Amino acid sequence: MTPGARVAASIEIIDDILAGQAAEQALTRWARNSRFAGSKDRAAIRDLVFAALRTWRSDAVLGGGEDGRARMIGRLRADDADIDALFDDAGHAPAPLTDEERQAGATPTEIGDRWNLPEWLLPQWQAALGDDAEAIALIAQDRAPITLRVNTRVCSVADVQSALESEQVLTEANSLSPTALTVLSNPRRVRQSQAYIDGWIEMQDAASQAVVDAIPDGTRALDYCAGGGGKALALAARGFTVWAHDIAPGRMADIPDRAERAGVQIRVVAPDQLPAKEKFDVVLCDAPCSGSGAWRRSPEGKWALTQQRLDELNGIQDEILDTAMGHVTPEGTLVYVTCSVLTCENEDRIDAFLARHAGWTCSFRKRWTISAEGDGFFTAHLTRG
Ligand SMILES: C[S@@+](CC[C@H](N)C(=O)[O-])C[C@H]1O[C@@H](n2cnc3c(N)ncnc32)[C@H](O)[C@@H]1O
Repeated sequence: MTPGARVAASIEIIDDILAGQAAEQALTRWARNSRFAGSKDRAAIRDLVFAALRTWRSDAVLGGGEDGRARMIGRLRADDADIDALFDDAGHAPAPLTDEERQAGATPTEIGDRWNLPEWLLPQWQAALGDDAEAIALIAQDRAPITLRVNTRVCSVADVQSALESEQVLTEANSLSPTALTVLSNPRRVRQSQAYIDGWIEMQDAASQAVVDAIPDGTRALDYCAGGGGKALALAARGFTVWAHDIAPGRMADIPDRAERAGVQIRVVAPDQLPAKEKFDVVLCDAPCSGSGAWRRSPEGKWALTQQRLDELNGIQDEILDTAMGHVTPEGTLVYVTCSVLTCENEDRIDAFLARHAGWTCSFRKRWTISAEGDGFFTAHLTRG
């Protein structure tokens, strides 16, 4: 496909999203109906659509309209691209810009447009991030870094770097975690690499790794909200005997294969298989959240979030902590984690927990801000006494 045809495809997909389809669904539907598109075309179109979702508000202002075509014009203007070369009607490229389109569009000036955040969320974003609010909102419009976790049980960081380099995947150390490597070239080759096949690496955000690094040593760990098992695997790599649990057991379906590849054992338990009396040195609650620290990866999330949903999430976060605390040994640690930067999901939840449960204290809390190296995360360690 020509670059112009890729832009035309992105316009069609954005219009489907505006009509109510989820981005993944719209991309899959387009790919099914467009067998002529190769993997590079699909990847380029996906990148364009996700970039448009990250800068949804500013692109509409720059492009002078709300539909897919105007947004893509806005996106390309933001990138200083040669729009006339792409909108030239050749092959499957979009039709040339009309005089009206050339005159439409303006530089975004409203805060919400420049920061690409929903208007209702701005006060909370500013309250949580203070003087850094603008800088972090702007970083959150970039692509997220692609980061690996080295399975240091089976190899060293240097082993991984040279193995990947021999397959043209260059990496560099990531300062957020000693096990983290940022991928600098050919990220799409990582999953086919021998290092990946042999269980030397996993894809995992660097701040997500740092959250696990911060957990005190222990023997037995329960990952209470295990999902796909990213943190359960990192705990197992640290030497913990890990139990993985999730309210939706189907989400844990890949854990056995991932664990086998990494050479670790993880016991996967559905909610009705977790005995109430079972105790652990560490109970990790990687709670469902707005995902505001990871909106670069799932930009649709920021436009779907509402105050009502945030309130619901706060209730779920409290409930999870209150239930999971029963599984912590007397000297153990209840670890709370979100990939959010919002105070109502982080510090406020910990303060509310401490107010509800006399005898518990917070021994550690830390927020990782959204950066070029990793996503935004928060963690707090709760202990008795
Ligand atoms: C942020 S995701 C976990 C991501 C995972 N820990 C990782 O690192 O890959 C949150 C998970 O919490 C689960 N969850 C939601 N409510 C829950 C509850 N009440 N009890 C346990 N798990 C819950 C969801 O099904 C979801 O898989």
